Amino acid sequence: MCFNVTNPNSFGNILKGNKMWYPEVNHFCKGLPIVLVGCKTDLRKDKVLLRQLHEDWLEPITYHKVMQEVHAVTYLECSAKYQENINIFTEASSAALSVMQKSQRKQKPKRSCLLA
Ligand SMILES: Nc1nc2c(ncn2[C@@H]2O[C@H](COP(=O)(O)OP(=O)(O)OP(=O)(O)O)[C@@H](O)[C@H]2O)c(=O)[nH]1
Repeated sequence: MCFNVTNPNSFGNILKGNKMWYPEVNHFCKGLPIVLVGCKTDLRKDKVLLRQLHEDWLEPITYHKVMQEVHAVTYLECSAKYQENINIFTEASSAALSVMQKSQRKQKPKRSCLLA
């Protein structure tokens, strides 16, 4: 799951998801690794964007706020523009693939139907 650290609506959707669908996903897919990624970290220093946010009494989402408000997730941050920490997407994909492969190995082979 990703959100934009300078977009409070984007973070709001993560908070809603954390309460609404995460318990259900966790119930049906126990052990599914959830990795939360805060994107566009470079924009935390963008003066124009900061001014726009301040006009609406808002500010960028800090690392600390995410850790306080979103529980039970691995949280990482990156900036695609400056290629900072972007290897997290490769790591997240590998984690997801490994869980999928494990669950496929557990599934019984399907019986095929014979027509005579
Ligand atoms: N400054 C900055 N811009 C970025 C970064 N990643 C993507 N963008 C720019 O953000 C714009 C929208 O990018 P998308 O990745 O499509 O983002 P989105 O999820 O559709 O939109 P947001 O909700 O704004 O994040 C494009 O112009 C990208 O070039 C980043 O790390 N830093």
